[in-house]
Amino acid sequence: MSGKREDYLSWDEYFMGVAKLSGMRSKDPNTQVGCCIVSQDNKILSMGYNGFPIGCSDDDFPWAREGDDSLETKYVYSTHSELNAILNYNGGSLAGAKLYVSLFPCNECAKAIIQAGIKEVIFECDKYADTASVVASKKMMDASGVRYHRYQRTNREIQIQL
Ligand SMILES: O=c1ccn([C@H]2C[C@H](O)[C@@H](COP(=O)(O)O)O2)c(=O)[nH]1
Ligand SMILES: [Zn+2]
Repeated sequence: MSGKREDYLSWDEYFMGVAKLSGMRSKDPNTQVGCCIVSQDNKILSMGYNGFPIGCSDDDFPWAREGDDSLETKYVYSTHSELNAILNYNGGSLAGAKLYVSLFPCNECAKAIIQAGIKEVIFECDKYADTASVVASKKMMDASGVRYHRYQRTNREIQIQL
């Protein structure tokens, strides 16, 4: 055996894999979202997943999607994976970074992405593409010069024993 391994993960597989692994920490019963922010020279800067803010118990706050009162739903409490990843970074500037995420960012995350100076978004799923939130998100990213494209699945399966 003299040459290098050939079946190593590509950069995109690696970073989307890390984003999805991070999403597995989410307690959301319906949609788990994971995010991984990467520098231009392919160094992981931060990660995040969707969940409630510190001090807001996963067991006490609601995970429901619907309720008579919006206060009974998760939407008013959950912090999105992208915002968590941006807030988790304490190394200075994210200007020029790339963001891998398992779900297309909503309009609120798009605002944070743009303001943080992130320049590229690589997403996997776009299941809310028809919502005003995602349409607005794309409008803002287009206007601000944030590029976005879908992750090209390789269908590689990885197994990790934990
Ligand atoms: O940009 C986004 C958009 C949504 N999320 C999170 C917020 C929620 O926890 C789920 C969506 O739940 P549904 O039951 O599919 O409505 O996704 C996010 O992290 N980032
Ligand atoms: Zn969001």
